[in-house]
Amino acid sequence: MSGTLFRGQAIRRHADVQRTQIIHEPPTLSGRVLTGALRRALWALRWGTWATVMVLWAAVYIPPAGLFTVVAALALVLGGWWALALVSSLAGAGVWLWSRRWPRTWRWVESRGRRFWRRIRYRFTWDDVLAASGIKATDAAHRIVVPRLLWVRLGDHVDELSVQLCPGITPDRLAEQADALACEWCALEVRVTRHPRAAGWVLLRVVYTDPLADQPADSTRDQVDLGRLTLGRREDGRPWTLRLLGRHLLIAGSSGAGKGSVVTALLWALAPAIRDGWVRVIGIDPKGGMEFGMYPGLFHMLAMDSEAELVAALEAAAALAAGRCEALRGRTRLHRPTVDEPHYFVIVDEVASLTAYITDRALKDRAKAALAVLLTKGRAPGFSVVGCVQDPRKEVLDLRNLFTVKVGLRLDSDTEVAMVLGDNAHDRGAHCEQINSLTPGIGYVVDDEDRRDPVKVRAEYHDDAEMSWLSATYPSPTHEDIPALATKAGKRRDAS
Ligand SMILES: Nc1ncnc2c1ncn2[C@@H]1O[C@H](COP(=O)(O)OP(=O)(O)OP(=O)(O)O)[C@@H](O)[C@H]1O
Repeated sequence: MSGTLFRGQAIRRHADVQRTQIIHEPPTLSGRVLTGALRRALWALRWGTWATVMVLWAAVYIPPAGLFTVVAALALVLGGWWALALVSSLAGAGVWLWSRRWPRTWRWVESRGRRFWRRIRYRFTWDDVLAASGIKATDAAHRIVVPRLLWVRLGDHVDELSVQLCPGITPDRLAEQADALACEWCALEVRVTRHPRAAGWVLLRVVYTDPLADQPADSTRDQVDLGRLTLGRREDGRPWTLRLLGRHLLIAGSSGAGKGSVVTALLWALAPAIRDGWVRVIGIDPKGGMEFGMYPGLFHMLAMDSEAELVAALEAAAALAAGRCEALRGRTRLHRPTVDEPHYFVIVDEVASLTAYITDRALKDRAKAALAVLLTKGRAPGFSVVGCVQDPRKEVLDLRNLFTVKVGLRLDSDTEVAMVLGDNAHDRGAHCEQINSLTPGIGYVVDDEDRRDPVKVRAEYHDDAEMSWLSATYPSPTHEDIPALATKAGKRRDAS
C-alpha cells in the first residue's frame, strides 16, 4: 500500500516496492502476459515521446544542430544511408572549419551544447546520483525517496538548481555530500544554500568555471554613476556593481584578504568624478600612510600622521555632514551631488584603530561619536562611509549594523561571518572562512536593502604603480588641510 508522496521524488528503480508486490500479489499467467505487453508499450511510448521532445528542443536550443538534424533526416529518407554518411562528413568538415575560422561564434554554439547536455544530465541522472551519494530516505511505503529537482537555471559559469527537500533530508545532509555531487557532475564546487523564497527548499550552486580565479581586467570608465559603481566581477561572470549613493560600505577580512583592493577598485571607479570635483574623498589611514600615502592626489583631505589628526579629520567630516543635513532639511530627502555640493566618501582604512586601539580614551570616544554621526546622519546629505575592519569582534566595532552594504572577504570562522554579514548569511551561502588565502580580493557581498542571497565577487586589483598613475591623472581639484582638533574648552589644539 503506497501513500501519496507530497515532498521529494520517489526513485525510479524502487526495488523494494516491486519485491513487495511480487511477494504479495503473484499475477496469473494471462495477467502476466498482458501486463508485460502493456508495460512494453507504455515504455516505448514514454521513451519515444521523450526522444522526440529532446530532438526538437535541441534543434531549437542549438540552431546549427537543428539544421543538421533536418538535413540529415532528409538525406536519410531521400538518399539512404550513403547520403546520411555524406551529409555527416560534410557537417564534420564544416564544424572543423567553423571552429578555426570563427572561434567566437563557434564558442557560443559549444556553450549552448554544453548547457543543453548539463540540463539533460541533471534531469535524467538526478535520482541515481543522489541515491548513490547517500542523499535518500525510505518512507513508510518502503519507497526510496530523494529530494525533488524543481528548476534548473543554467549559467556560463554557475548553474543554480532549486531543490525541494524530502522528509529526513536536511540542508546540512546535502551540504555534507556536496563534494560527491561535485565529483559526479565534474564541477569545481557545489554549494548548498537556503532558498530565498521557500522553506524546505534549497539552492544548489554548481560551479563549473571560476571567473574569479583570474584577475579582472583594468578599466577606467569616464561615466561615474554612484548608483552603479563597477568594482570587479561576480561569480557568474557578470560585473560586480555597487550602489553607494546614500549608503555606507563595510569591508571585513583577515590580514591580506584584499580589503585594500576593494578600496582601490572603488577609487578607480570614482576617479573621473573625483577629477571633475563632484565627488570628494576624505582618507583616514591609521597605518601612517602605508595605504593612502601611495595615491594622495585622489584625496580632498588625508589624515595619516597622528591619532589626533585622524580624529580631527573624522570630526571635520561629521561636522560637514551635520551642517549639510541642517541646510537640506525640508528641501530634499536624498542629496544629489554637484560640483558645488559634492558627495563625500569618508574612507577609514582600519576602523578598529579609531574605535578600539586608540590609547587616549577621550580621543577614542570622540572618534566613535564622529563615526556614529557620519553613519546615522550622513546618508541623506551625501556622505558615504567606507570602513575596513580586520577583526570583526563586537567590542571592536559596535557600529557595524549601521553599514548598509557589507563585504566579507576571507575570514577565520563562520562566527566571524555572522558578525560581519548577519546571522543567517552563512546559511545563505557566504562561506568566507572557506576562501583560499591564495585568492585575495574574493568575498561575499550582502546588501541589507535588497533581500538577495550573498553574492560571491572579486574586486579588481590595481597595484601601486597603477594607483600612482591614477592619482596623477585624476587628481582631486580641491585639497584641504586637516583642521586643528577642537579641545573640550572650545579652543583648538594642533592636530599634528
Ligand atoms: N583583487 C585582488 N586580486 C589579486 N591580488 C590581490 C587582490 N587583492 C589583493 N591582492 C594581493 O594581496 C595582497 C594583500 O592585499 P591587501 O593589502 O589589499 O590586503 P588587506 O586585507 O588590505 O591586508 P592588510 O589588512 O594586512 O592591509 C596585495 O598586495 C596583492 O598582492
